Amino acid sequence: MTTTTAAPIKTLDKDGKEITTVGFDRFGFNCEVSLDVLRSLYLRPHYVLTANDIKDAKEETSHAQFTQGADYQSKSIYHPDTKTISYTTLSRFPPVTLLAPSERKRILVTGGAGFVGSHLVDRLMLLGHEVTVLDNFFTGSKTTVSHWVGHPNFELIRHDVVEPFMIECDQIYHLACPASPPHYQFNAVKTIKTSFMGTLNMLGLAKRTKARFLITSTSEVYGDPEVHPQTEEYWGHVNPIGLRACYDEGKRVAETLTYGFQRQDGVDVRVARIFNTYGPRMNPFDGRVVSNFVVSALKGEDMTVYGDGKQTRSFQYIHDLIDGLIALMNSDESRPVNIGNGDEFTIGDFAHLVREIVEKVQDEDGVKRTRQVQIVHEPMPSDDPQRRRPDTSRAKETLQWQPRWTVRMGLEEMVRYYKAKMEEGNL
Ligand SMILES: O=C(O)[C@H]1O[C@H](OP(=O)(O)OP(=O)(O)OC[C@H]2O[C@@H](n3ccc(=O)[nH]c3=O)[C@H](O)[C@@H]2O)[C@H](O)[C@@H](O)[C@@H]1O
Repeated sequence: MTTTTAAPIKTLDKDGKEITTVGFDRFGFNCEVSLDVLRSLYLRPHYVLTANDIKDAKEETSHAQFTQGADYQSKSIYHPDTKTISYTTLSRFPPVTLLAPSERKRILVTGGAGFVGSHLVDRLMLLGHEVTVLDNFFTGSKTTVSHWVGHPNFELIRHDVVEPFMIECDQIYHLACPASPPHYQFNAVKTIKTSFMGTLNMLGLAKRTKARFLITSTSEVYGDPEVHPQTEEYWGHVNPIGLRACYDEGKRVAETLTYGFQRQDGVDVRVARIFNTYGPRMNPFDGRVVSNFVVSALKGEDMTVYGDGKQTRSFQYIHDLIDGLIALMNSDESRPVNIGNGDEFTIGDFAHLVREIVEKVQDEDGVKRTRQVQIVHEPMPSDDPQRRRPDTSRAKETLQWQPRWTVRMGLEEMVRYYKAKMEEGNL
C-alpha cells in the first residue's frame, strides 16, 4: 500500500470559509460530524490495490488529497487481468458517539440504501443512534451501506414498503421511492403504488408507535411551475395524466395522506420538499442530469442536453440536504419545507460548468484527453419543467438552515468519486 503525501484540498463554503464539519447542534439534537470521516466512507482512498501497479499509487495520492486521516472504507480490490473484484469487510467500524440510552433514538430509514438514504444513514450512525434500513434494492444498492453491516447499532432489511412492516421506533425517515425520471417511469404503476401504499404503511406504523414521521416529498409537486421561485404556498401545475404523473401525483397523494394522518390521528409529521440534489453514490446510470454529464465527460463521451438547454434547475449538494432533513425532523415545523439550493443554472450553462470541472480534475491528476467532449442536443422529454428554483425562506426562518456548499465544490468532489468508480471497473 502506498503512503499518501499529497496536500489536502480545502473545501470552501459560499462565504469562502473552510468546511471541516457538516451538521450542527440545534433543536436539542447534535448532528455535527467531521467531513473527513464522512468522506472516508464514500471517497474510497484505497479502492484499488493491485500488485506493483504504479498507476494505483498515483490514484491513491489523488484521492488522499480529499481524505486525510481516518480510513474506514471497506476495500474493493479490482484485478484487471481476470476482471474480477474482491471485497473485504472492515476490521474496524468508524467510531460512533456513545449516547446515553435516553438520548439514543431508534430510527427507521426507508430507502436507506439509496443515494440520499445512505448519506442520512452515515450521519445518524456516526451520531450514535440505532438505525434500521428498509430497502427493496430496486434503485438502491447494498454497497452504499455495506460499511455498516455487522455494526451492533445497524440493521439492513430487504423489504418493499408496499407491504406492511412492524418495528418499534422513535423516528421514521420515509424516503423509499425511485426518484430519477427513467427509473420512476420504468414501471409507473409500481411507482404510484410505492408512493401511496408505502406511505400509508409507514404512516400506520408511525400511528401505532407514536414515532415522528418525515416524508421526503419533492419539488415535482410544483410540476412545471408558473410561479418562480417556488414557495411552499404554491399549489403547483402538474399534468395528472402525463409521463411524470406517477411520481408527481404519487408524492402529492403521499403528502395528502401525511396530513390526513396528522389531522385524524395526531401523527407527528414533517414534510420535506427536496429540490434537485447531487453527490457521490448517485447511481451513475440513473439518467439524471448531473450523473449523466459527469460520467459522459469522464469517459470522453459527448454530453447530451435535452431541448435547447434553456430550462433551468438549481442544484443542491447532498450534505446540505442531509443537514436540512435532520434539522426538519428535530424541529417543530410540521408544514412542508423546501430544501434546496437557490443557485440556478440553465442546463446548457451547467453542461459547460461540468465539462470545465472534469477537465480541471483530470489536469490535476495528470490524465491526458484525446479530445474535448462535445455538448450535443436531443429532443426534450415530455412535461419537462422549464424553470425550477426553491424559495427557502421558510427553512431559513424555522430551521435556521441555509445551503453552504457551492455547486462547484460539490461537483469537484463528485467528479473524484466517479473517477474512482471508473478506475475500479464500476463504470
Ligand atoms: O435530481 C433530482 O433531485 C430530481 O430529479 C428529477 O427531476 P428533473 O429536474 O427532471 O431531473 P433530471 O432528470 O436530472 O433533469 C434535469 C434537467 O436536465 C435535462 N437533462 C437530463 C439528463 C441529461 O442527460 N440531459 C439533460 O439535458 C432534463 O431534461 C431536465 O431539464 C426527479 O423527477 C425529481 O424528483 C428529483 O428530485
